Amino acid sequence: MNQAPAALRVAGLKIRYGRREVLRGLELDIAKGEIFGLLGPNGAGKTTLIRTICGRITPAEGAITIMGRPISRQTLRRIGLVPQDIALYPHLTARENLEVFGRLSGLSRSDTEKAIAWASEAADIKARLGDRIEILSGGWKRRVNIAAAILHQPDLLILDEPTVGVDVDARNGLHDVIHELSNAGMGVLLATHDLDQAEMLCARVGFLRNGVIAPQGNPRRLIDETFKGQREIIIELRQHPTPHQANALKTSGFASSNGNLSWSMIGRDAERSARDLSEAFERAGLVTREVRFREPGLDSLFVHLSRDATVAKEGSAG
Ligand SMILES: Nc1ncnc2c1ncn2[C@@H]1O[C@H](COP(=O)(O)OP(=O)(O)OP(=O)(O)O)[C@@H](O)[C@H]1O
Repeated sequence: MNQAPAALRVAGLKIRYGRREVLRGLELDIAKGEIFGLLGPNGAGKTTLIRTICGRITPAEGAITIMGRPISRQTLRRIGLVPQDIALYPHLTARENLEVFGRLSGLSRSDTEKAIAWASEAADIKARLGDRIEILSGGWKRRVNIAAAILHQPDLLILDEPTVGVDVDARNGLHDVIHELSNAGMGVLLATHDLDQAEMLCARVGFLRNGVIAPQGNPRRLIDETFKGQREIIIELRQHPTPHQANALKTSGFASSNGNLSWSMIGRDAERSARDLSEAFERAGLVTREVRFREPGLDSLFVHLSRDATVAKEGSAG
């Protein structure tokens, strides 16, 4: 049987910084044309993983292949990286930037021209090619950065937080661009903290925590398997709770986000009526701004898994 090789395959990857093992036997496959969302708390090792895939860190153990071939100078050329920080020359125009990147990646002048025509169409920046980077908005800069990363038509595109600092319209435009690139056959590794984005764009997501990516799967399926139809209650507070109140909320099973102003819980207790809860909160001296129920989303799963990781870490420290 002639099965297409994965755009990216990572097997048994271990990375250590000194005596500390940050990645502990990590497994990840991304098919051609697939968008995979890499999620995880800060410091979990996303940057380490991306740097290793790009050949900048040598693994202690494990194997990485791009389109079935191990990492080498040739295979690294099959990767396009869009870093989190905009990496463009501000005083040059978008076109001049792309010319520089094309020549740096070894393309001849005429191939660079063809590559710019293709990439600027794919990233939808043709109208802005003549503008200097310094006058472009965050969204347009990000698009030019994507165009620079895909000039050589890579098999694997890595996007590190592509919509940070980008307004809502521009974010939607970037989503269209990422979709188009996956439709054109690129495997996409999307590292993001934007869980709505991951839910919208990714056929599969994975949570990097404790050195491995687990669980991995279709976002909807992961949510359904974890919460089994239970609803989530969200309580927004008007003021930050005192440490004592915050502890009481945690003990009752609530988890916080938004700097302790938003508290949520999933489970049987969440089925108590919103009014009961609201009154119980107010008796505890907490003024609620809003109490609402909803279906759990990827953000709920993220909170749930991050709490598990914290508990595991606290457990292993003791
Ligand atoms: N060169 C290094 N030497 C020692 N420790 C490091 C080094 N680089 C990263 N670390 C540690 O390894 C862990 C993973 O770091 P990494 O930057 O990969 O995380 P991350 O998930 O990308 O975080 P963020 O999302 O905050 O950028 C962190 O605890 C970090 O402090």
